[in-house]
Amino acid sequence: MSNSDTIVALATAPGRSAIAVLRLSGPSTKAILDTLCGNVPEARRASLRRLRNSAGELLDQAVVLYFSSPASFTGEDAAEFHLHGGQAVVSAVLRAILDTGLGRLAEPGEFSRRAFLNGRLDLTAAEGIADLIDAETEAQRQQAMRQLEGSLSETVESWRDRLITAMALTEASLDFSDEGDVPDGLIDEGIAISSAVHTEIVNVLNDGRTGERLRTGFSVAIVGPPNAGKSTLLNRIAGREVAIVSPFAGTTRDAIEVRCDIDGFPVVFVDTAGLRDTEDEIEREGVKRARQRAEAADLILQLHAPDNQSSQISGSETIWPIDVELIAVRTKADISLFPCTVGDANTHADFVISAVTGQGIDDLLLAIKRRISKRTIQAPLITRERHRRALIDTVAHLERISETSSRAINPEFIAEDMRLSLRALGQITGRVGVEHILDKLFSGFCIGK
Ligand SMILES: Nc1nc2c(ncn2[C@@H]2O[C@H](COP(=O)(O)OP(=O)(O)OP(=O)(O)O)[C@@H](O)[C@H]2O)c(=O)[nH]1
Ligand SMILES: [K+]
Ligand SMILES: [Mg+2]
Repeated sequence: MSNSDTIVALATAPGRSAIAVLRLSGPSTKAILDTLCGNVPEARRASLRRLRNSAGELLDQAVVLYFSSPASFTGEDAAEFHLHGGQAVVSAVLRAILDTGLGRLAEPGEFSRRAFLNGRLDLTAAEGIADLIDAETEAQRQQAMRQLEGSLSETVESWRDRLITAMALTEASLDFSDEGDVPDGLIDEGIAISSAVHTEIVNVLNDGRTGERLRTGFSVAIVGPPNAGKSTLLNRIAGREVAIVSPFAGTTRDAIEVRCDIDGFPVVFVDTAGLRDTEDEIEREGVKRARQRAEAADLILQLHAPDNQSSQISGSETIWPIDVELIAVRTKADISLFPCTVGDANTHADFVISAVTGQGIDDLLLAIKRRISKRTIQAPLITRERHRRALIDTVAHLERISETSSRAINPEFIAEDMRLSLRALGQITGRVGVEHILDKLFSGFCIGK
């Protein structure tokens, strides 16, 4: 893969559509335009052209856009063909471009990679574009847009600026020390700056991983004894028959996931096997998985069906780790003989629902949405594990500075840790040492992006 090649790819989804966009970038862009259109359209102006192959056959009438370097997405000479979106049209034009021998098919993410290498985007903006394209819900779109607009990179850059100042002060004090006259104030000021940055980064790291969860979806585990109505509730929320429902206890074995958009928030509901002691080996494995999924969830819906012999809840309560968020739900309100009110001490129910009549379901979903949106009040800055790891590295070096300075160790060590913290921080935007992450990052993009 060479960065001096001219690359081409379909930028729109494959298949039949009104318009399909073929994208082109690289030094041979003008030559390819000239071959297909008969001339090079004026830059940045939509121009209607007849496209022909080298044999002179008419392939399509298309709107063609030419972008002259460096004023393009990639920073290179680039073009877009807005074709009629038939599969045969796209193939014919693509073939004509490749037949010129001047271009090749792009790798996944190669346009964005070139934009990064040419300084048109930093890594966080490139990730923002990828997330924007993957966004399925409104909250995901907003988060991707914030990142594309620079929320993370601006914060990281301001930390970098301050750490550069801190390092300059520390190094200045080292220079002075050669002359035997060390103004203590300089290094102290440097350490004070780095310790303030340290505190700010730790605060940002303490975000409950909300940004990562917003990207992948918050998980809500539906748990409870067999026949509590877990699968029926999942089907009701999904609006289709995802899970098997039956009057036999122990129907569900595997965890079943459904992705939903709950008023703009991405939520993955997980239906699980009914929790009980059992001799059945397969069911026991299901119960084990159910517990694992519940413990890893952001929120647990603990379901229990009414006991029509008494107003007390039936079955033994499952004990979950203290820090797990839980909503207690009493099901089958339509057949309950004993009325149950929300918050009733005998029934421990936060919500009373019927998945058959729909009673209480909207209120339950609203409560789930509120729990999630409460976590996202502070727009999170970290959206990927990659960011988190770089910040943890940065903090590790900054921590050493405060330890070193409290033990009055050689200021050269302090300057070195400041340098290392800057390196770690610079990985987020891609300012330093990122060659090793580029392949991994951009290969996750789709072709044509
Ligand atoms: N009347 C009424 N019946 C319900 C309701 N929810 C579930 N049921 C019935 O209760 C039985 C068990 O429902 P499931 O959804 O399979 O229960 P489950 O908790 O998934 O059961 P397991 O997978 O075996 O643990 C089925 O016969 C359902 O039709 C409800 O709200 N009202
Ligand atoms: K069942
Ligand atoms: Mg079930």
